[in-house]
Amino acid sequence: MINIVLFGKPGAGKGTQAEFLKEKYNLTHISTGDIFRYNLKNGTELGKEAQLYIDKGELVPDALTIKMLQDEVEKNPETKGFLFDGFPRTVAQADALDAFLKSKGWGVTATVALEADDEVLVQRLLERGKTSGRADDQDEALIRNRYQEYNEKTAPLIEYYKGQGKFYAVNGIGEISEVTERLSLIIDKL
Ligand SMILES: Nc1ncnc2c1ncn2[C@@H]1O[C@H](COP(=O)(O)OP(=O)(O)O)[C@@H](O)[C@H]1O
Repeated sequence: MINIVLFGKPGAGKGTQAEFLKEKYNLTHISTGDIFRYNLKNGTELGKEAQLYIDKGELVPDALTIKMLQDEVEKNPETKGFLFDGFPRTVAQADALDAFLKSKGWGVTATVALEADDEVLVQRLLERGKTSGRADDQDEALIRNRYQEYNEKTAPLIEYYKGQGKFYAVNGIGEISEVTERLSLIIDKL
């Protein structure tokens, strides 16, 4: 069992890299952002609740997000491992993930961060917003609020995982394949 947390600011390329890594390492990819968007599109209760926060560029409350993540893990009992993308995003979520994985005899193997400068990322998100249809990528004020949420609530996880000796980082700027290569060098050694 190998469980990897793919970490990075909004727009850092987590989803893009996850597509390659899940194939390469045969992992089950769980993106909380994708699950929320799926629920939003289908008008589920979870989607309606999450929309209240996503529309403001805020994080969805921990309780809702943690429950959803656990349900998703439970759906894949036979997997060789998970690639968590966009989760955890708060210390409470990280604590919940540790406890939940531990209850199954598993744990987080490593957290791998994609690093990039805020200004580069804001431009990337605005570009993505032109084609993706994602409302949260079309409004610069909303994007800036997501960075503020990241700085306040998610950035503390760097120290959290460093404290556990599980934090690795790569430069997220460059060709997609180059970044995949950088990530692979770390994952191959785990
Ligand atoms: N782990 C999480 N905890 C709380 N909210 C989340 C989480 N993952 C996703 N979300 C919500 O869904 C939105 C979109 O998620 P995602 O596509 O991963 O964002 P981004 O492109 O900003 O990294 C986030 O801005 C947030 O509101």
